[in-house]
Amino acid sequence: MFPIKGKKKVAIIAGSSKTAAAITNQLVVLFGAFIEFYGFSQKSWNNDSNYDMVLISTQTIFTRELAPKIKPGTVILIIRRTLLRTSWEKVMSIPVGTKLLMVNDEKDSAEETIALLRELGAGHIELVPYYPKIQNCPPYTSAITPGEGQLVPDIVNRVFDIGERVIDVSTLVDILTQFNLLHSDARDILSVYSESIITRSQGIQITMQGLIHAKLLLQQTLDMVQDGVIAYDLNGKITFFNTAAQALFECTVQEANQLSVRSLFERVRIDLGVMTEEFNDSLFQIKKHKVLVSRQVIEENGHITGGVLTLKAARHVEEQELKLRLHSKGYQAKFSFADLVTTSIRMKRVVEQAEKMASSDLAVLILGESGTGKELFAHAIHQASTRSSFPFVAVNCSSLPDNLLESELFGYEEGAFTGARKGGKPGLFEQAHKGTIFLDEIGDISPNLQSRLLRVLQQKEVLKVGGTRLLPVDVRVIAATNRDLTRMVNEGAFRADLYYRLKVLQLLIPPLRERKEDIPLLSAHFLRKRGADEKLLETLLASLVKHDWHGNVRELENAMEYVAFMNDHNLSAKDIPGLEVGPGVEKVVVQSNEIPPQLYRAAPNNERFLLNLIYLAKTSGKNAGRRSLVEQARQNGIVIHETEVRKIVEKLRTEGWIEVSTGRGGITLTESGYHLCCGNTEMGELGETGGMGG
Ligand SMILES: Nc1ncnc2c1ncn2[C@@H]1O[C@H](COP(=O)(O)OP(=O)(O)OP(=O)(O)O)[C@@H](O)[C@H]1O
Repeated sequence: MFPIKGKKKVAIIAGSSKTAAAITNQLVVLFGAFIEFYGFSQKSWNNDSNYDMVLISTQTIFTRELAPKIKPGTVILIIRRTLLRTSWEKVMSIPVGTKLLMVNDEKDSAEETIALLRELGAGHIELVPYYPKIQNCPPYTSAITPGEGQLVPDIVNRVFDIGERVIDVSTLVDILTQFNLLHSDARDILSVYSESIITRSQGIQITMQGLIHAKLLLQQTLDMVQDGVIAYDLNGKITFFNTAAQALFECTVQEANQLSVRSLFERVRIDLGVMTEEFNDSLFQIKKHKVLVSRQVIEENGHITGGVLTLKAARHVEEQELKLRLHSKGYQAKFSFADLVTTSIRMKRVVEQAEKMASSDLAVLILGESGTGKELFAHAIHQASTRSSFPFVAVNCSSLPDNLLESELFGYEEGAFTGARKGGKPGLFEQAHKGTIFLDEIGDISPNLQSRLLRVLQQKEVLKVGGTRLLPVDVRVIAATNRDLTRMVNEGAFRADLYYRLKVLQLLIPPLRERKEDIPLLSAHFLRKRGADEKLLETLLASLVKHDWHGNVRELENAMEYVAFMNDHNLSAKDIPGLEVGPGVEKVVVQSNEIPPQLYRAAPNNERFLLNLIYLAKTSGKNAGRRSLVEQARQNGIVIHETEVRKIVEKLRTEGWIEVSTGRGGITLTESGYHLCCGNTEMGELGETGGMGG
C-alpha cells in the first residue's frame, strides 16, 4: 500500500470505554494503514503527551474534565459525529408529528443526539431525552436510540435503533489534513465513506458530492473514449477499467477487480515487466486485436502510488502501416484475371473455376508444369477475393535453405539465434495477416516445415522461431507445385494431412503444348508488352506453334523478349537461344541467369558480381568453384583472372558472406550471404554488425 515511515499516533478519549472503543475501531478500519489509533475512556486517560493528536468525543467532556489534563501544545480535535445514511432513512421514515424518547446512557449523550438530528434536519418529529437516571419522563410509546436498546423503558412499544453515531467526514478531513495525508488512497476512502453517511457540514457534503460527481464524470468520459484505460495501485490491484478495456480483454469490471493488472495481462500471454518502468506504444496482441500499449507511473508526494495503462487499438495505426508495408515491400497482387491471355476453351474453363474459387476462403492448390502461369492465377484469385485490400505475399519455398525459410515464414524473436535482428522479425504469415500467402514450390519443403505449416493451418496461430507466444493469423493459403504431390504422399515424402488441407480446392493448369491455340495470342501479347512490332512474328509463328514449350508460357515470354530485342524481321526460330525446332527435336533450356534487381541496384563491383554468381549457382542447385566463377564472369563480359577471384573469394569469406570448403561442396553462401542476395541487407552492414545481416 502507501509507503509509511513512522506512522503518526492519535489518542481518542471518550466518556465511556465503550464509546472510545467504537470510535477507535471505526478510525482503524478507515485509516489504520496510515495512522496508529489508541482509545481511552476519560477515566483511563493517563495524560501521556506522546501523541501527535488527541481526539475527544464531545465538547462537554473536554470543557468539564479534560482540558487541564492535556499538555499545552498538543493538537486537539473534538470529534463530530453523524449518522449512517441507513439510520437517517429510518428517522425520516417516522411519521410527521410522532413524539419519541431519545434513549441514551447519559443525559448529555441523549441531548447531543437530539441536537444532531435537529442539525441534520429532522424537524418533523418531537424528541425528549431519556436516560436511566431521569426523574420525570413523558409516557411516549415510541423511542429512538443510538444502539442503547437495553435502556429503553417498558412502556415503549416502537423502537427505532439508529445505531452508534459515526465520525463525520469533516473530522476525518481535519485529521488527514493535519498530517498531510490527504492523498488519493485516503481521498478514495473518504469518497466511499461519505456515500454511506449523512455529513453534518453542508459544505463538506456538497464538496464530497462534487468529488463523487467528478469521479463519475471522469469515469463516464473515460468510458466514452475508444482507447482502453486501466489504472492500478501500487499492489497492482485494478482500480479503474474502462469500457474499451473491458471489450479488449473480454472481461467485466467485476472480473477485473478480482485480478491484479499483471495477471490480467498474463491471461493474454503478455508480461508487463517491471511495473515501475514507463513505456510507450509497445505493440501487443490482446485477444483478437493488435494494441499499442503505453504505461505511465503515478507519483504523489514523491512516492509511486500506481500506474495507468492506455491501450490504443492498432487497427488504425496498423492500416496505415500496412499500406506503407504493402507499397514498400510489394506485398500486393500484381495481376488480375484480366491479365490472363487465352483463347483455349480448356483454359477458359480453368479460369472460370478459379474465379469461383476466388469467392471462397478455402485453401487452393494449383498444379501445373513450371511456367504455366500458376503464380499468375494465385495473384488473380487474391485480387478477385474479399481479401484484395490486404497483403498478397508470395514465397518461393525452394529458393531458401530450410532454417532460413522457417524464419522467413514464421519470423523470429530477438535473440532466437546468433545474429538475429534486434527486436526480432515478423514472419511472412504475420505480414500476410488478413490477406493471402502464396506458397510456390510447396512440394520442396522439408518434413519439419511441413509439420510447422500444418500447425499454422490447423490452429491459425504462428509461433515465431525462439518464441513462446502464439500469434493469431488470418491468412488464406494458396499453394502451387509442379511436382507430383500424390506420388510424394504415397512415398511418404509429403504429409498426407497437409496435402489434404492444401488441396481443398484444386486447379490444374494445362501445359502450353496442350493448348497450342494460345501460342499466337500469347506471342503477340508479349511483343506488344515490350512495344515491339507484332509483324516480327510473321516468319516465326509456324515454328513457334510446332515447338513443344516444355518451359511453357515463361519460355515463350523469354523467347519473345529476345525477338523484341533483336527486332529482326528475318529472324528464324533457330536463332532464338535455347529454342531449336525441327522435326523430332525438342530442346528446352529454361536457365534463368538474371541478376536479382536488388543486387543490380548496388554498386556493380566485382565482389558483388561474384557473390551473385555464387547465389545463382546455389539457387539452381549447382556448386560454385573458383574456376567456374572465372568462366561465368567471362560469359557475362567480365574478364577477371583466377588470382583476383581467389582474393575476392577470400574477402567474402572473411566478411562472413560465404563459406569455402575444400571438398566437393565448393563455395556456398552463409545465411547473411543469402539475406544480402535477397536484398534484405546491404553489404556495408556486415562491418557494423560483424555477423548476420537481415
Ligand atoms: N495465360 C497467361 N497470360 C499472360 N501471361 C502469362 C500467362 N500464363 C503465364 N504468363 C506469364 O508467364 C510467366 C510465368 O508464369 P508464372 O510465373 O505464373 O508460372 P508458374 O507456373 O508459377 O511458374 P513456376 O512453376 O516456375 O513458378 C509470367 O511472366 C506470367 O505473367
